[in-house]
Amino acid sequence: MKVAVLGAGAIGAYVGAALHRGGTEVHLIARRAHLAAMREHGVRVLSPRGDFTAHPHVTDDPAEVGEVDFVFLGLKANSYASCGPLLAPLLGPDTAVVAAQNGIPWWYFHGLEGHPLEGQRVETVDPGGSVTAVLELRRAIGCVVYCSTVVEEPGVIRHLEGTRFSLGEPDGEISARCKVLSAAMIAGGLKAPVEPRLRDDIWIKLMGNVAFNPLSALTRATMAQMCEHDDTRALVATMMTETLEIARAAGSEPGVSVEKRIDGAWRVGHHKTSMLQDLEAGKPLEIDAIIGAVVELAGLTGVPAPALRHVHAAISLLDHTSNPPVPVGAR
Ligand SMILES: NC(=O)C1=CN([C@@H]2O[C@H](COP(=O)(O)OP(=O)(O)OC[C@H]3O[C@@H](n4cnc5c(N)ncnc54)[C@H](OP(=O)(O)O)[C@@H]3O)[C@@H](O)[C@H]2O)C=CC1
Ligand SMILES: CC(C)(CO)C(=O)C(=O)O
Repeated sequence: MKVAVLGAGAIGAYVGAALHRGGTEVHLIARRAHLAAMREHGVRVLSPRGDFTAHPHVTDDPAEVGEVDFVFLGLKANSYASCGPLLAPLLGPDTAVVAAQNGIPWWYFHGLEGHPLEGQRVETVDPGGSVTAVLELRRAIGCVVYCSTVVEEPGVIRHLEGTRFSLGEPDGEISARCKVLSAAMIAGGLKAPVEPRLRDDIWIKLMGNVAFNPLSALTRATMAQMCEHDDTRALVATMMTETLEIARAAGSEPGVSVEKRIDGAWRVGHHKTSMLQDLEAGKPLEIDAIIGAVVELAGLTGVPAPALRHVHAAISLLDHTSNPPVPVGAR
């Protein structure tokens, strides 16, 4: 089995290193200093479960890799629409694409036979079908990442917690391709259950991201600080309650209460969310999949969701003011 990790950053390099350790042929596609460091020294993983170094093939040129069985997409969701040229050399007729993203995926209403919104495009994450054009729906395997990693320095991945990567087909089939990928991930020391109702997992993870990620960027607070500040905790609870309502209206049943979800987030401690880290690094924020699409689904399902709408407005403006469009001629 041959796997390419496109965008071998914090999550991608961690998964790639684990798969390689488990015996899978892995090719990491990366860039800049991180590419150079991994080429020279391999991927160094620092983890409470034990440090290790893996030496998969590392490149910035997918043509060197050729067709693979699985592409693990470790790019940020806001660069999916533009990854076509990097992806094309990796795709054979049956190559599957597994995206590590948080939030609502571009395939969300695909494979939902009998659902009133089956086939509906989520415009926020697939504007004008630009993502589906690159990431064909038939190739998509869903993945919910219950794991936290950061690139501590080029070539070095700090694994903070969690090893679960829940997998699932959009139509819920426990497919042969999911079972093969799951076995390879398990061989690499990860947990990789194949779920018949992956959308329930998407919402459980998203209840945390939809609230904590934008609020952390707006307030510059850690997870623990947001949980310990009474009014912010109450806002988090309201946003999570609205998200649960939208999930249920869209046909999912996330099996977790708001209080339990907040307590879980509190235990993460003084950790900066990925959105706050991106803001501090001057990178675009992953707003569309994490909150924009949830607001769109609120509209599609008729849920008012005022708190989500207000926070979405504020975080969109913050993204705009901190990452203004580059004027033509200044590139
Ligand atoms: N990290 C985490 O703990 C978790 C992350 N996720 C999700 O996983 C996804 C990835 O996040 P994360 O790993 O943290 O992000 P990273 O920014 O660490 O990883 C993305 C990587 O893709 C690289 N990249 C971007 N464009 C190209 C290109 N053209 N060619 C080669 N490499 C490229 C980036 O390089 P560069 O840095 O130079 O831009 C970076 O190394 C996100 O959707 C996130 O929501 C989900 C759960 C947990
Ligand atoms: C820390 C956490 C769990 C916040 O919801 C996260 O997933 C992120 O930073 O993106």
